[in-house]
Amino acid sequence: MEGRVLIIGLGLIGGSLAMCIKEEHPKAELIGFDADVNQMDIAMMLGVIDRAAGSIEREATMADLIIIATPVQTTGSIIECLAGLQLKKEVIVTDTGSTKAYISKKATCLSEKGINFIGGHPMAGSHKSGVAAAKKILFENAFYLLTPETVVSRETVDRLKKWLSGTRAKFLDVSPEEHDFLTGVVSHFPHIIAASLVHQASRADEGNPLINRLAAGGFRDITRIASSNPRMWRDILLQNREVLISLLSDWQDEMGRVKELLVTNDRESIFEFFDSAKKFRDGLTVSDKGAIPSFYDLFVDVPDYPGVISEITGYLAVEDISITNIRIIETREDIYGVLVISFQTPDDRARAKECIGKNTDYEMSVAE
Ligand SMILES: NC(=O)C1=CN([C@@H]2O[C@H](COP(=O)(O)OP(=O)(O)OC[C@H]3O[C@@H](n4cnc5c(N)ncnc54)[C@H](O)[C@@H]3O)[C@@H](O)[C@H]2O)C=CC1
Ligand SMILES: O=C(O)C(=O)Cc1ccc(O)cc1
Repeated sequence: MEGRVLIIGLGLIGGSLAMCIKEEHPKAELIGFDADVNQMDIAMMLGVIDRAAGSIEREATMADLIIIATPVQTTGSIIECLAGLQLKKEVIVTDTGSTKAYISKKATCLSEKGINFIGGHPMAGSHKSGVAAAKKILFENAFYLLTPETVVSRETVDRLKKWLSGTRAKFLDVSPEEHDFLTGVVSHFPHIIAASLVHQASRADEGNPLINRLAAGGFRDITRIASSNPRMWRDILLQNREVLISLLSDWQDEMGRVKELLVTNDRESIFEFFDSAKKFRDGLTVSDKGAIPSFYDLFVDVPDYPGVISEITGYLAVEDISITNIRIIETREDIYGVLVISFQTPDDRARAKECIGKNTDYEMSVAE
């Protein structure tokens, strides 16, 4: 497609979307605006945008597509600013915010003026921020939730999907309220829990510094998202307050029940607590990059020395086996580490296991 695309907020998500659009629609002109001039400079340096905008007001009136990828609280003010401008009649305005009910209400000022607003939320990302962390493949196979108002025509929604087709994401239409409930459960609430687990460990650490050194493995996995941008998550929580307050009440009840099981030494129910969670977790779809990423992990027990990653990736490269991610979990300090290599398919993982087995005597296992 051809036309002018204005991206407001050139961080992780705005930058990644810019890359996807450029790849799929090379003739489109990508213009970026960010309140932080550094982000615009980096975006230009990395070739993420064609040019930096002097102001929203100047560029928005000439744009065919406007994507707002700022923190959700700011998105509301930008929508208000856009509603005061003489935008093109056929322009589509969309956003990427992690909440939708508040933003959709704000956007009625655009629909009242006949401007097409379609709320959007690519359900993939990372705990990193900023355009330097942007990636073209960030949204591949992820769900991309859209919350079009009924006044927006099917043709317009399809036009937006075409603009965004380079994300290789799976589009799904939901209502803004349904969106906030679903993401409250699978995304926003887990961030609260991850942060509170870290707070608990940090309090324990005050009396026992060994906590810091031992907090590896499972603790690190479950709390990775606690390293996310605090400002972004403050804004998300404040916009999805009601859903999260209700989920917190359910959680408190659940913790009360678990405490009771411990107080009463109820072996059977404690087993059942873990067993039913395992069954539900194991049954979650892994073919979609939704709540659980669709990666097939191979665990390799390796000596923890600097060249080990290149050694293993070298063997895999010779046999042309692609990997999607690689990392070391240091479970036994200084001696051994577990190298976790992720593959896109079970077949790639099986080939990799055979290949590494041929070249080394490292122990390997897979997580089903
Ligand atoms: N980080 C993630 O994994 C995901 C984030 N989102 C949502 O996408 C949006 C953007 O998130 P990220 O890219 O991660 O954040 P980010 O922090 O990487 O980027 C946001 C950018 O917006 C800019 N900004 C702030 N106020 C502005 C203003 N008034 N005008 C212009 N630019 C302004 C900031 O300078 C920053 O560069 C948020 O609404 C977030 O909820 C959605 C999916 C995933
Ligand atoms: O890092 C992670 O796993 C995330 O949780 C990424 C993320 C953050 C915000 C969203 O609205 C959607 C996805």
